[in-house]
Amino acid sequence: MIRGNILNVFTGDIYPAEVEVSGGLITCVRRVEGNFTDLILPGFVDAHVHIESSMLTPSSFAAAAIPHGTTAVVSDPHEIANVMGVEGVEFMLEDASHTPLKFYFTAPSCVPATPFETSGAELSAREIEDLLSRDSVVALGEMMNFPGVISGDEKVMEKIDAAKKLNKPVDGHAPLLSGDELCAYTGAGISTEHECVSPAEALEKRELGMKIMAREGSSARNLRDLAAVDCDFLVSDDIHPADLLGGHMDRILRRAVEYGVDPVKAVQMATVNPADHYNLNTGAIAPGRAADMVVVDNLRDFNVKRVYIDGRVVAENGRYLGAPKTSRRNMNRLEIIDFTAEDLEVESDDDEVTARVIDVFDGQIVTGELQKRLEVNDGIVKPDPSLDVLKVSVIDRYGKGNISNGFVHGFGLKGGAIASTVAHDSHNVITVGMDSELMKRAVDILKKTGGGLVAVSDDDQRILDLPVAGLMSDGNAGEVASRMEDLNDFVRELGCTLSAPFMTMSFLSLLVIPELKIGDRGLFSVDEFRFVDVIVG
Ligand SMILES: Nc1ncnc2[nH]cnc12
Ligand SMILES: [Mn+2]
Repeated sequence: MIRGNILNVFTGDIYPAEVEVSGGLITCVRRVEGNFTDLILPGFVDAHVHIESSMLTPSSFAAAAIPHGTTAVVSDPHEIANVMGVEGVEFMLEDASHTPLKFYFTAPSCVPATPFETSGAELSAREIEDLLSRDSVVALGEMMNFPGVISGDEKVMEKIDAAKKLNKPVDGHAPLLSGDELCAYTGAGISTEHECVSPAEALEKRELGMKIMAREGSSARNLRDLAAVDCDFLVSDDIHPADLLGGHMDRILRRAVEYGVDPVKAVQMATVNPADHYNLNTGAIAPGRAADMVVVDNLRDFNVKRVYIDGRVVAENGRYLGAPKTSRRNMNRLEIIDFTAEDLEVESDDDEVTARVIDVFDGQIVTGELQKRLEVNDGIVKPDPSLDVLKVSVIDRYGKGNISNGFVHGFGLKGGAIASTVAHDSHNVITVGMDSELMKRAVDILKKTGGGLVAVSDDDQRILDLPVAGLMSDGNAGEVASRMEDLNDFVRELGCTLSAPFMTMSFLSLLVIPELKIGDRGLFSVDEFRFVDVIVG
């Protein structure tokens, strides 16, 4: 029997009650007389998160998230699916089973995200249908191929139909899509959106019946801009280990209230709304629902005092009571061809060129397009530190030998180079720097170690190993966070001005997020959905 002031997410009322629990389920909730201080909320649900983006395995992610009141997540494992295929998804399901946190997965719908990139695997409609038929798979994952939906592409519609047949919702991903095209997209049965960056975009999508996920993660922070819109869920999408250690759904709730969202509404967005949308037996303190609950001090600070999952205490005053266990699997796919520093250069016979430059914005995963005049020395187009225009290259990691080169603005690096095998969503190797020799050295380190994040200067280096598919560490959140901090400090000494440089760099190759991106096969205009030349004149 658990007693306290409960928040009823159906009526919005708060009143003293006792909650009777048996066999992990709530069996009865009774109003009682009592003068309680504790406020009991339903367990928090992160309705859209890519666990791999935390660089932690599911069980290590859970150990860090549960003390913050997170009792369930809906996770799209398309990151590891792009590298390892169904074997990767099976690893996530298996590792997640070693923890009380309730992992509900979605079947990755776009592996690869587009036909314009090289991934390590391709998920067929049949494999997707097989995944969708499992109880722990609650929806079809974000349908990023929005041009394919709008054009009625047969393979795309086959995947959506498979979800409809199993009566499971389809998650969306259609940044900036609007008007008749948005009608075609929502009309195909796609019901959620986490990519909104403005109130107008969220409002238009709500008007067409989409459920809006207000996103507050490590790379994209849209909650402040969307707080005035009546959104439906609160999500992280991608969260780095240091941020996760400092807070998860508790921090997103704190910020939602700080930005003006009604506290009860905010709690509904992190509990009953996603639970009912994905048909999860949690999300409310009511008979028949799982006894997943969080005890907090108030609806402003959301300091988590105790967490219950299936009626068992799993965290107390910020400490996880379980034993974090990771199923260590040497699982990877990293076949980088031998290449030279010259292979990372953009060539021209002119003395000066106008180049298309990717423009990055701190705290966003959308990018812009700039056009900059760059000098040519000995036939090589040179980056320009005075304009903060650096080089960027993507090298495929699946043995195809593709290398594409371009320019990027906004990293601030004055020297050195950074490289990573985390580069959404195909996770080819991406590197940014002023000098192709240093960029090559950074990539060669990853080639040797099996993948991760690395930063090099003329005479020093820092690395974070990610042995699980080049995406995840087998360490815990504290270990990964401190290596990440060390790496970020080193990159800041090289002049970088971004708050999460590796997260920002990892989105430069996501060819389904506007505006200008770069994959292993070239520079890509998302608006025109086609490759474009680096040199425009
Ligand atoms: N927001 C996002 N959309 C598509 N793929 C992603 N991978 C990580 N975050 C993503
Ligand atoms: Mn997305």
